[in-house]
Amino acid sequence: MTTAETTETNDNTPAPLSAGETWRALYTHFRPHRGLVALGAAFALVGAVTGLLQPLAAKELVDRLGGDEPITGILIALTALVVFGTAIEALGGYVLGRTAESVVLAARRTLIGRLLRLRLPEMERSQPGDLMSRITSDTTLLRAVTTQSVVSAATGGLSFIATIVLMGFMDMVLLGVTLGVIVVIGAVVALVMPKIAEASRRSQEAVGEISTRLERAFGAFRTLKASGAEERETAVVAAAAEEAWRNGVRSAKWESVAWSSVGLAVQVSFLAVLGVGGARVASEAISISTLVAFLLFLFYLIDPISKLVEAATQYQEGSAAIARIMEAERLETEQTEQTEEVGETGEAAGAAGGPAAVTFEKVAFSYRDDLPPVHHEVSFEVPGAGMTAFVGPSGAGKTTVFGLIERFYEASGGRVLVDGRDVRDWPVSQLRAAIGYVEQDAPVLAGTLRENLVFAAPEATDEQITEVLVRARLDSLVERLPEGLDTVVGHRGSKLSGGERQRVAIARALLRRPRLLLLDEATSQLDAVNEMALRDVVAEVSREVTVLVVAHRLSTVTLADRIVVMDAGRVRAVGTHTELVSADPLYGELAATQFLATATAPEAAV
Ligand SMILES: Nc1ncnc2c1ncn2[C@@H]1O[C@H](COP(=O)(O)OP(=O)(O)OP(=O)(O)O)[C@@H](O)[C@H]1O
Repeated sequence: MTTAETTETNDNTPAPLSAGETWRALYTHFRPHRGLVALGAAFALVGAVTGLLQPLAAKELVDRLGGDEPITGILIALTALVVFGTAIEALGGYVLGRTAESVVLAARRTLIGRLLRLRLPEMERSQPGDLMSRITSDTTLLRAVTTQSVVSAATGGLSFIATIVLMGFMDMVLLGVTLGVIVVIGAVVALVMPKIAEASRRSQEAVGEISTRLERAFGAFRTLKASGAEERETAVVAAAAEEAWRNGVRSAKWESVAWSSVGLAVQVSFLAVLGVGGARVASEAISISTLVAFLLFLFYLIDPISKLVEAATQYQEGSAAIARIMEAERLETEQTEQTEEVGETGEAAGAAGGPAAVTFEKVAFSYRDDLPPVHHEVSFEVPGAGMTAFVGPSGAGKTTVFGLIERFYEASGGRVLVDGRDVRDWPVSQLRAAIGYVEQDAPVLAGTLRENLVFAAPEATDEQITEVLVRARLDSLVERLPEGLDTVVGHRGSKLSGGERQRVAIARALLRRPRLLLLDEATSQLDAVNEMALRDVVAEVSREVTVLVVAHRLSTVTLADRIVVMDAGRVRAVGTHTELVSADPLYGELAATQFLATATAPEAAV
């Protein structure tokens, strides 16, 4: 089978979300945690109010000092305000930090759940590395935007208004001076914000590209080395890393402009208030204590302004990440279908025993609308137990038959029936539970041998595992390994030989106790002794189970009860080896080129 895995260009570049969509997406992630965010906000607000009370206490202290009144009470009150304010802010920070982690966890859970249930064509259109970076890196940016920035905006906004009101009570003229400076600098900050969003989006895309490239390189590590491609690939990944760096620096530059504007606003307004206020004290328009209190309020205004700028910055960074997360969440999955089905039937998949019947009725199929059809009116019938082999030239559409039975893809015409029932009417989980599938390249997953064996049958007992090890001729391998079944097999089973990987894949499929066994070139890498042994095992299994085999080596299919000869997406002929050798020229040719005697026992051909 040919897969379009890593060579396609990434067509997942997210379209920019509108402001409304960003808000809605933000709210979706925020909503389940709104109670805790509100609690964190309440703590922050109390902390801010405590902060606001401090200048009033300070004013009182200065007034009492001037009037020679006792100051012990007011000193205690001021100290209590400082201690309480610090404690409550720390508590608020903890509640928010914890909630932020929960937001990230929830987003990751949802994404992981969805991405592992993607429909196969959707996965083939995507870049696995980029999808991974959406789970790992983009969700991290969600942390700040759904909690800290919401709270910062709320508390900062409220504190800002409250401080301004209190400053207005102190002196309207000084307030006018302060607001004049803030408005000018605020306009500068507003101009800078979209630049932060753009830099952040590009940075996240570059991070996705790093993951994509690394996944490609690690997935074909031997080929990478054998092709001497280390330096070229390093340069490509490094270029993506530099792109992330460039945009990170760009973002830092604009953030720094925003923050220095805030600093400037505070300093300029401080000086302006000091100048204008000094003159007003001199002209006795306001008292010295009013000026001190006003300056303290100005000092406290730094905090809400900083919070508002921080919220805006985090929002800009988060909006890029939200777009990428949402796009991954929108990819088509099989999830809903499976959930409904399990509830609907409530029966363990594959529980109803007996070999499955498989029928193709004039099946038409194309992998993509813009590609030519791979199947044209493919029809055949497999009534039940026994072995059916699919043979034909490379690209004839044999593996595609298995993909349609597993319902990885949907036929565009005709019907695929299992047990006389259209696969579209089967609950997908039940359909697949009835099938044991050994893929063409016999994938073995990172982990231990045992984990690989029970991957499709987590409930398998030790006795069942032992039995299947013997059948798959893996028992001597396991005995040789120092850690037996608990031996780690490496990334994609790289510590095993090709033949061992195939036997592990066969054992995994057998352990599932399927009603229908699909073997795609499952013994192509085995030595003659092991191949013959496993052929006997498959023949034995086929007495109780429907076995479909794709094979190029006709020696493995001459035993088959029926052989389906495929060519260019069509079924040319169906029959036994003996029938087909004389009846179908293509099959005769295939048999001849594989040195098969035209009517002999299979053993002679190995
Ligand atoms: N996921 C896919 N997306 C697009 N095209 C595909 C995909 N898988 C297979 N094809 C194409 O469909 C055609 C049939 O592929 P298929 O794997 O079914 O052939 P096959 O008979 O099993 O070949 P082989 O014997 O070489 O494994 C080929 O032309 C192949 O390039």
